[in-house]
Amino acid sequence: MSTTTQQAEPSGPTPRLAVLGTGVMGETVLAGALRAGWPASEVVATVRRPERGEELHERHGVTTTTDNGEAVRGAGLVVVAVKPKDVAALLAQVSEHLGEGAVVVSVVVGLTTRFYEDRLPAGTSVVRVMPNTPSVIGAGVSAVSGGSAASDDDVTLVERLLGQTGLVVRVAEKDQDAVGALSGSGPAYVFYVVDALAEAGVLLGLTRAVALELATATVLGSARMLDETGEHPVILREKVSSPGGTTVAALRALDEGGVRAAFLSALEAARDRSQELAAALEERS
Ligand SMILES: NC(=O)C1=CN([C@@H]2O[C@H](COP(=O)(O)OP(=O)(O)OC[C@H]3O[C@@H](n4cnc5c(N)ncnc54)[C@H](O)[C@@H]3O)[C@@H](O)[C@H]2O)C=CC1
Ligand SMILES: O=C(O)[C@@H]1CCC=N1
Repeated sequence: MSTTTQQAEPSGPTPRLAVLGTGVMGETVLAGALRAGWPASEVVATVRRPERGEELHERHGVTTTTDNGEAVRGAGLVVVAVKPKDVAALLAQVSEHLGEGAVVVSVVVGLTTRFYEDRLPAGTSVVRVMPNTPSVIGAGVSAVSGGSAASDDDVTLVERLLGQTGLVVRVAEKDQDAVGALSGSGPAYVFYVVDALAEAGVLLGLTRAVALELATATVLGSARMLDETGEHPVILREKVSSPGGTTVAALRALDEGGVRAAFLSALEAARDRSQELAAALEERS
């Protein structure tokens, strides 16, 4: 996987931004754009329910509408953040309203830039992104790949859009399903592990509150240690494991439980599901 890490760059031109489908990830990208310097007056978000639009307007000061066609008119950046099954119908609604030179950004798992190019005017620039939910606190990671008509400037613009959501990494599009399986879904695995650690603490007699606090602080500290020392996880794991001590006994139990193999199977399952979803939607529309 080829990667280039981008630094956050808050200044620069901010073409009008339309976010189509403003649920969990749409709102995360929208909030990141505002932090990156997009003025709220230059951001429009689309919703299915007007009450959700009012909530977004109150929280972020952006314009909202239920009309996707209206939202993309005059927009230089158009973020698609609906579920995969809703994308084809959405593209049919907006295709004729898309301005020349607009860059379409997909955060949708599985769907290729080709899926968009086949349904939008010839030559439309499409950039595929796989973000994750810690982006909401500026601690996410997003992988970006340009489609066949996306210029380097287009991809750079998308990197600027995401610059305040955390790390932004460029990857080849063929790797996006693997990225989705690792970092896209990854927060769910980490929350699962934290919950399991806390549950185990309760089994050993700790209160739920203390067990959860210890589990969260341990994951946070370990992640920061990996990041700040640059050491390989195996080296750091060995530093915890005293000869004949408690940690090795615990790690043996994890190995006997097949935890490592389960992670390998889990990522394969997520990757396969991503490809299945896309193949089914290609066939249907
Ligand atoms: N939640 C996550 O951790 C991640 C999600 N994604 C991708 O982000 C996309 C959105 O996922 P979530 O935000 O989690 O789902 P969500 O269900 O929270 O948001 C989707 C939103 O789109 C709206 N919507 C659907 N059709 C619409 C239409 N025609 N016009 C306007 N609004 C419409 C829905 O009402 C909903 O609010 C998915 O394609 C997913 O693959 C990608 C990476 C991580
Ligand atoms: O579960 C999903 O389909 C989305 C894509 C990556 C994370 N959440």
